[in-house]
Amino acid sequence: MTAPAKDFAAQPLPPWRRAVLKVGSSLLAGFADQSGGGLDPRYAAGLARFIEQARAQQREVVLVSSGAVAAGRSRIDAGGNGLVLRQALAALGQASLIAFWQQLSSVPVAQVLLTHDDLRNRRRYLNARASLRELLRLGALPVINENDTVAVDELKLGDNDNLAAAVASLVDADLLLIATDIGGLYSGHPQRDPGAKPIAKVAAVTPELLQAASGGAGALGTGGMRTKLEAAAKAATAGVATALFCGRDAEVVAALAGGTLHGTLVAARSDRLRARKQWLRHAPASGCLRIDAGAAAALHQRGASLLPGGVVAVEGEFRRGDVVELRAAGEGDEVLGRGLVQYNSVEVGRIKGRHSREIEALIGFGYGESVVHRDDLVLVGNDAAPSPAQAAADTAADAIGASPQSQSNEVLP
Ligand SMILES: Nc1ncnc2c1ncn2[C@@H]1O[C@H](COP(=O)(O)OP(=O)(O)O)[C@@H](O)[C@H]1O
Ligand SMILES: N[C@@H](CCC(=O)OP(=O)(O)O)C(=O)O
Repeated sequence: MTAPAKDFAAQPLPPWRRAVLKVGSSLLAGFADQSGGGLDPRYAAGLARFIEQARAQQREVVLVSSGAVAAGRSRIDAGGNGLVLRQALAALGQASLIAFWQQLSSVPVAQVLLTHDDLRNRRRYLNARASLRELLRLGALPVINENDTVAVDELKLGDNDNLAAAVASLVDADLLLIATDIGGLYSGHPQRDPGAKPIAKVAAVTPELLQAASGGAGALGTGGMRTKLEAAAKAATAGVATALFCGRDAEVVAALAGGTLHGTLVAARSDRLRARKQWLRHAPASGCLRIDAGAAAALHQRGASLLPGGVVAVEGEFRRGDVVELRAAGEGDEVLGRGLVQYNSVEVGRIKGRHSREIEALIGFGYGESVVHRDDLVLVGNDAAPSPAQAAADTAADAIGASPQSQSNEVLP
């Protein structure tokens, strides 16, 4: 039994430009009137339409989809629910899950299988981030699931909700959307507690709320509302708001594209940019890049990434993913900015002053055209006020609800 989504009054979705949409098994399979099992598009089609509408609004969506185990069950008739069996079923069903989303999508879908471990390991984290960014740039729809055959803990916990929160951070999303089979968060288990009340707004995820959401999952889902709230708490810390809504209600899904949420909104604890900016501002730097005046102007005025052509000299030893300072070429010690570097110090030494298209020929591989991507960059100005060009870009970004960083580089006071 699904509690009515109409319990939740309309509220505005926070402005967003890039979102992670998590779709649970409860929306894809196991319906009472379903014959033959397998994945059923009755609700997924509406969610796929939402993704298309978002794309038409110049927004980007990364999909985190459960459903591999459910799809596997329809291929081999195996009873039971043991962990190893579910891992095998996930392997049997994953290809069908991707084919299912491909049938509903007008753009190419890309399978990305991750574990929490991949996101904890710094090299794999950076590689996953670069691949996902590239997929979005290419206009593809990344469809992420846990790599269940190796992710024992994750499968045990049914943790695609938490994976979605981690992915939201990974891809610098502005919003986490969690579609499930219930209208949103209730003060008690909606099917067991007749007095359970809808909770439309959550300013902070408290132990009391987690307790209220601990009543267990539906028939197919594994995490229940608790893992959704845990995910929302993680996203909030990273500066990302979470919307929980009923993906079974066509009107609720249709309203989302117009910026209206009927469901639960968990607020971000701080602005995403501020959280990131503060971190970059204070993280210890491992080295320094001396950049030429053209590069400094491009960073300040156009919000550009730092390309190898603008790097004049490399100081110190650093690894890919370390924080480096950016200083003007020459003797001055003024720090122009700080950012996460895409290549290690030896590699930057080889590609400095050269065109991005030469990177692979020079070092044998490439992690992308930039040495410091603009999403990973904060500028430090003598003058805290943004340049006129930056102010104009920020205003434009505000007008479409985008993060300023996606349009221009952040200047630190
Ligand atoms: N406080 C609560 N508010 C809303 N739903 C709850 C609550 N406590 C438990 N639930 C259960 O969580 C279910 C959604 O989680 P789950 O079955 O894991 O879905 P999914 O497959 O979408 O991840 C709901 O259908 C409901 O039965
Ligand atoms: N990775 C598993 C899903 C695990 C999971 O979190 O499920 P759900 O609670 O339905 O989001 C699968 O694809 O079946």
